[in-house]
Amino acid sequence: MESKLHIVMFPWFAYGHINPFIQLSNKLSSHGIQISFFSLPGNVARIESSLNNTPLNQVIPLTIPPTEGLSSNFDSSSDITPETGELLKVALDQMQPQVRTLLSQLQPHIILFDFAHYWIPSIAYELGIKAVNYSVFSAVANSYLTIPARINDPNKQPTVDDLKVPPPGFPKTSITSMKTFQARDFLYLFKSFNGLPSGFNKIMSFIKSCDAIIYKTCTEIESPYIDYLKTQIGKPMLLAGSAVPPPPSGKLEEKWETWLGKFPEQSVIFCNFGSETYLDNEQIQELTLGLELTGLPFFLVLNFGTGSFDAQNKLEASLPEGFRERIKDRGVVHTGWVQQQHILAHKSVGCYLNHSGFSSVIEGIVNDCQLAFVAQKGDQFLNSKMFSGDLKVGVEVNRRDEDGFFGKEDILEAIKTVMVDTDTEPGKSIRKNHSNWKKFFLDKDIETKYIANLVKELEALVQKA
Ligand SMILES: C[C@@H]1O[C@H](OP(=O)(O)OP(=O)(O)OC[C@H]2O[C@@H](n3ccc(=O)[nH]c3=O)[C@H](O)[C@@H]2O)[C@H](O)[C@H](O)[C@H]1O
Repeated sequence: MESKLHIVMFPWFAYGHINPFIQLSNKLSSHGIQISFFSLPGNVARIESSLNNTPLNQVIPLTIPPTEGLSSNFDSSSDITPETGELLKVALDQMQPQVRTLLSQLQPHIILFDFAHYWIPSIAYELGIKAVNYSVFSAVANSYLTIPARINDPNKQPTVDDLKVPPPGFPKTSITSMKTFQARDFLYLFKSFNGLPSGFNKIMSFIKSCDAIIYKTCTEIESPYIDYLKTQIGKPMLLAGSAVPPPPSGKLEEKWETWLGKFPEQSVIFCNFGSETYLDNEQIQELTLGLELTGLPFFLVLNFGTGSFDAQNKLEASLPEGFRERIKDRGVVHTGWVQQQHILAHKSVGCYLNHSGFSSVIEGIVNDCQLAFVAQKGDQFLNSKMFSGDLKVGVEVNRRDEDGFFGKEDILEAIKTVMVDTDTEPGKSIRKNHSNWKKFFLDKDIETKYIANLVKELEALVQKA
C-alpha cells in the first residue's frame, strides 16, 4: 500500500551528505512518501535533477544568513573546504527561525536531519513532528567515535592515546587499534569552532533528544557494530540497507570512453577521492610516482577544495617534473567531477584506488574493480579497516604510524597485491571475497526488504504518541 507520510530531508550542505539523502528520498518516494528537501540555493538544480520527479516532491532553498567570514557571494555548489564548512555550521545554526517557520507551514510527519543539526529535535518536538537522525556514516565509524562510551568526563577532551583504542565494550573485530595519525585526525570531532559545541557534543545532544536514528547500512555487513550501537544509543535504531547507489543514467563522456577503450580488459587503475577529500602535494608526488612505477594504465582524478577556481594551475604545480610527458601514452590526470560510476563500470577498469568513502567502495565492489584504500580522514579510516580487515575485499596502502606518510613503493605494493599477485595470498582471497560481496550488493531483494521494513517502522513511529 502507498504510504501517506510526508518527510522533510535536511542533509548537511556537502554532496557527500546530500547524495545519500537523495538516494534514500527516492527509495521512500517509490513507496508514495512525499519528500520536501531543504538545501542551499546553489545546490537546488543538482538535487532537482536527481530527486524523483513526482508532483509531491519539492526542493526548498534556504536563505544563507549573513555570516562573518563567509563570503557574501558564497556558492554552495562548489567544494566546501574545512574552513568554509565551519563557517557554514555557524550559518546553519542561524537558520533556526527560518527552518521553524518552514516546518510549521509544511507540517511534515517526520524530519530526517544530519550530524550538525543538533537543534532540530527541540523545534520538531514543539511542532509535533518526529525528529529522526539519518547517519550517512558507517556503523563502524559511529561505534568507534560517536557513542557515549567514548568519553567518561564530558568536560575533558580525549587524547590521541585515548582515540588510538576502541571505546569500552567495542566488539571484537579486526579493529583493535588505530594509528597515531588517524587518532590525531579524530581529535577534530572533539574540538569546538566559532564558539559552537563540538561535533561530538552535537551528536550526543541529538542522540538524547531525537525520536530515532536511521543508519545507512545492513546487518550482513556491519552486525557487530550495529549490535554495539544498540547498547549505546538507547533510541529506536532503523536500518536503510546497504545503500547501493542506483545505476547511473546516460553514457560516459565520449573522450573518456575512447581513452579507456584503448586498453585491455581490467587493466586500468582508476583513482579518485570522492567529493570532499583532497591530498596534499607530498602525497600527490608519491601517489603519481607510485602509479608510474606500476607500469599499468591509470586515470587519476585530483581536486583541491577550491571548485574550478585555479584548480588546473594547482594540479600542474603538484605533479612531479616531467611526469605528464613520461606517462602520456598510458595515464591521464584530471581535475574536476567525473562520471565515477560509468568509469568504474568500464570494462578496461580493473582497479580502484580510493579514499574509502562508503558509497565509493560499494560502487567499486559492484563493478568488478579490485580495491586499494588510502583513507584521508575521520570515518574513512574506519571504513578502510572494516572493508580490508573484516570483509577482506581490498587492501590498505601501508602508512607510517606518526604522520600517515606513504611512499611510491607502498602504492605499488598495494596495487600489485590486488591486481598482479592474484594467485597468491592475500590477493587470491580478496578476489574471491570481492566476487561474493558483489553478488550480495546486487541482490535487489535484500535492498527492497530493508526499505519496505524502514517504511513500516517510520509509519509506526508517527503513530506513537
Ligand atoms: C559521509 C561523507 O562522505 C564523504 O563524501 P565522499 O564524497 O567521499 O563520499 P563517497 O561515499 O565516496 O561518495 C561519493 C559519491 O560521489 C560520486 N562522485 C564523486 C566524485 C566524482 O568525481 N564523481 C562522482 O560521481 C561517487 O560516484 C559517489 O557516489 C566522505 O567520505 C566523508 O569522509 C564522509 O564523511
